[in-house]
Amino acid sequence: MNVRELALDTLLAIEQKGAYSHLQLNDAIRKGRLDGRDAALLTEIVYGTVQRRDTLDYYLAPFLRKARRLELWVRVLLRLTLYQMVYLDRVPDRAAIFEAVEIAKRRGHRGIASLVNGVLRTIGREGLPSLDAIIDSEKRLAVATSHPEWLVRRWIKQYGLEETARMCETNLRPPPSTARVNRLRATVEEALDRLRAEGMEAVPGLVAPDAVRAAKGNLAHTETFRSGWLTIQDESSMLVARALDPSPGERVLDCCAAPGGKTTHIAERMDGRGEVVAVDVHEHKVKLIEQQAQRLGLGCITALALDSRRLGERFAPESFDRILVDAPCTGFGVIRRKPEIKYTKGKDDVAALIEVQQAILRAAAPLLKKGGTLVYSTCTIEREENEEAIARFLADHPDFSLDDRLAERMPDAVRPHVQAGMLQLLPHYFDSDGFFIARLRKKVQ
Ligand SMILES: C[S@@+](CC[C@H](N)C(=O)[O-])C[C@H]1O[C@@H](n2cnc3c(N)ncnc32)[C@H](O)[C@@H]1O
Repeated sequence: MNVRELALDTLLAIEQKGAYSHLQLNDAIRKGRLDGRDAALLTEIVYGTVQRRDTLDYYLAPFLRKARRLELWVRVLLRLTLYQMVYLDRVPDRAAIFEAVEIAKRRGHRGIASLVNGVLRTIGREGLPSLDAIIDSEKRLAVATSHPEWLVRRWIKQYGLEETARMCETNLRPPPSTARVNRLRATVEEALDRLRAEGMEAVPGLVAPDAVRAAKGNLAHTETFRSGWLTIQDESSMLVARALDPSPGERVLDCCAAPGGKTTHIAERMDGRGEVVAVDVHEHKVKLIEQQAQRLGLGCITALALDSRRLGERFAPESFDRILVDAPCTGFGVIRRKPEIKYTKGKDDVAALIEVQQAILRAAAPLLKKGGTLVYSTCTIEREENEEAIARFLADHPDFSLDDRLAERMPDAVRPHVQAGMLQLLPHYFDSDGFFIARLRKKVQ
């Protein structure tokens, strides 16, 4: 099957079955047995088309006025072809249109092929409609950066127009390829030397001291990764274990642990000594934690499947020195990695998730020793799931307070963003995931 046809099927699965783009893409690359170049083109077309979906629909709309009920596959074919015409310089327009027409002939009939041909050639001739025709500036930003209008308006209320615009634009760019160095095995310098010896162009991270960044290529495909020197992780995410700051010999609970990125980081920072109990509600995901622990040679991790809203049934009160709640969330800080979530997650998801987040925090709180540290983190930028979640928890738990020592644990560049024991990173600050971290302390008395 050719790359465009695979792209069409992948995009249809994302749209119709609500599949995650990265999982669907991995599947397509495996099934299509694509080589590096084709896999890269498929990835670019699929991610790009999902990322720019609403902008592409805006561009297509004037040319589709006369088309009666358009089947979804035809619309998706038009989107992915227009994506190549507008955003991929290396693909000549006529080649992209030719491929689209051939697919339309195979999947549909001559009428559809001629519609596809007509629409795309007319756009090629007449050019794209101007976004300036949208008078309302908030709506224009939503269409120009392909984010739902409700979300853009909501972010503007939270962060203002300028920050929102920068964030939306950053969300359109591919995320950097980063990994955390396993400090039990190597230093950052040693890992960089080994990566370079393997032919990877890698440099130190921008913010997290344990991070490496690859200019090109996939760090997970290196021998350095396979031999347990690296864990694929975003730089914002690497700040969480630093905020928790565990010591060797302690007992630590990670309440929402799969696939184990932060669990293994915590264990590394404990020099592999003590115990990290890693809990996740999904049995199949618990296996991923075990695999990571094994790959990294970390024997101090105990992984188990459990709904963390019921932690009290399993663990004794005050039995942990430190607790991490890396809560399930809307994930609006990682739109670059999972672009489809900007269309699929809605206000109802926020409302449902904040109840789960509070229930997990409520269940975890009694298990922490007096004087112990609890870190709450999310990969979202929604205040309701972040600052407001902490305010709500603190109102119900007077034995906890925000711990302003968070700032001391953060790298210099991040410190100005810490306020009263809380940190909100937006994706454009350091070209890393949007992330929230709060550090709380359980009072001794
Ligand atoms: C943000 S992800 C965790 C990422 C992980 N900490 C890491 O760094 O690799 C949230 C996790 O919470 C889990 N989860 C959702 N609801 C849960 C619950 N009620 N109890 C325990 N885990 C839950 C999900 O399965 C998901 O793996």
